[in-house]
Amino acid sequence: MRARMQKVPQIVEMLKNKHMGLQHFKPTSSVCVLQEKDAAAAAAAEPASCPHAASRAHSLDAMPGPANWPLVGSLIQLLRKGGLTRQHEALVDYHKKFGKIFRMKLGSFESVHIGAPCLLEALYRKEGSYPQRLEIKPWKAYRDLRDEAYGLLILEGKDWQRVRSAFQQKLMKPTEVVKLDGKINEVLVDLVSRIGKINRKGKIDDLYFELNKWSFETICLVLYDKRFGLLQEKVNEEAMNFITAVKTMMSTFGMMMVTPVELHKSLNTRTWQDHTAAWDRIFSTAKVYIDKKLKRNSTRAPDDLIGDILQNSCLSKKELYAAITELQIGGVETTANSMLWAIFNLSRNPGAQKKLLEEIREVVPPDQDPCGEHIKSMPYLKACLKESMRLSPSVPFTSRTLDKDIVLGDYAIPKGTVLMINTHALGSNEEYFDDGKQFKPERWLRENTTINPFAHVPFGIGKRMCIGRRLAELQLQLAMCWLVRDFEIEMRICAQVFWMWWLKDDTSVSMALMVQ
Ligand code: HEM
Repeated sequence: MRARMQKVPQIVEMLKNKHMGLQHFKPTSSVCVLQEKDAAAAAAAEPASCPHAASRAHSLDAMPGPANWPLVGSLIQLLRKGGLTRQHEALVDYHKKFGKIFRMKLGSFESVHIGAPCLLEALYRKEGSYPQRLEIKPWKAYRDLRDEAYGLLILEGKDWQRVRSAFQQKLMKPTEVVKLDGKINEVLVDLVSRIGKINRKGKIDDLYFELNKWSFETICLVLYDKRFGLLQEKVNEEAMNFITAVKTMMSTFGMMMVTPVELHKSLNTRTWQDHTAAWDRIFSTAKVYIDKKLKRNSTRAPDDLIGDILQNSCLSKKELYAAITELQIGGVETTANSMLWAIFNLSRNPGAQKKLLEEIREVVPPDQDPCGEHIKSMPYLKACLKESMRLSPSVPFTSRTLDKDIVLGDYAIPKGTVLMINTHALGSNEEYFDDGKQFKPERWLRENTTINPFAHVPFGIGKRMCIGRRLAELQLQLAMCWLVRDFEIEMRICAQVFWMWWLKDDTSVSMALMVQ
């Protein structure tokens, strides 16, 4: 990224953390109209016409998939393909090899993978009132230990629906979320100034870390009305402890997803100790600010969406603590990672960046900050974000645990099966996106587009789709406006970029940018 006045070369360490799998990862159906508008319209218009739909369904045993060795399943094959961090790429290969649906076992964990819009649409149509994702047992174990409630990411059944309803109406309504543009901009002013300051001879050591601080600061301001000052030169201890606790909690739960959490708990392993200590810190900090907010409720500002929800919901205090804490957890790395990819994709596509800058200059007067109202008249900006999230979704897959037997395509799939919805595989499939490896925002602006809405699901689908979607989109769109207006984002050829290109590896560990 090069600033628009003064050229400063940057080497930016990035893109190493593709956000894996929203295993971090969930109202009365009447309250929930969650399907993305265009997908919902498509679903209403005609029934799923899946080329796989068969008159007689085969059993799960007949489903193709990679080698299933005793005890390890396909784990060794997956490790050979680059391990868990490159899992999204291995899944693309498997879809090419085995088709739109396949099964895979990793150790004792078995799942069915879906990589076709027609199958996703069929699943959406069969969705019950309380869709479930893969259980995050380590989080539940902590809450049970400390007698804390569950939030949206881990709740199930009617309780999930009740909590979801309390947040749904405000958080999923664009006219409500747009009121947050002032808060989002407050933090963006700091981000832009920070990028200017940390240019050491054009070098930003860790842009991803800066973006994580930016998304953390924004979500905390929205949820708690609290500025932590993470983008300041000197970050205070409380803020650092909070952000470190979130990082520790995230880095310790993965191990307990693949090994029994009960074992960790009974042996009091280091992982379990670190995990619980991190949650203790997260909850104690969050509670302080939620309590302050609850006290201030009588004097609420008009953009205090969360204050509104706190006041009007009939959730208990315990439920509010858990729900708000999980909104915070859900909104940091996902947003930072999507922003990093947007910067990367714009850096590789100067033509698109130029067109975007023209749109920004046309819509946002030079003496004004970009705001929610401006975004409404910026179709190219929205298309750029959509295209970036297609090519490089920050959450490459989400999951569903079936609460009943269903037939999907050619197969009868029993209750309890875990389905993986492979967002990355869908978005990179040439069958659904012409010239799919290219960054082409224009594809979203064509009048008679043939893109199947179920081929683009970076925020998931149906009743359990991401509740922070509208907020994340506004945050990312405004950030793109600020950055593209103030900086020229440019890829510089250096050894690392050459290596990436040679390996044909878009998602590699580093890239060179120019920032100004
Ligand atoms: C670009 C940023 C984001 C991406 C790509 C993203 C993606 C996702 C995905 C794929 C899911 C699973 C949906 C499904 O299973 O169908 C999800 C769920 C969720 N997300 Fe996000 N998310 C983002 C930002 C946010 C933000 C900003 C928040 C908080 C305000 C948030 C909070 C949540 C919560 C609480 C859930 C669980 C919802 C439920 O189960 O009812 N996310 N997100």
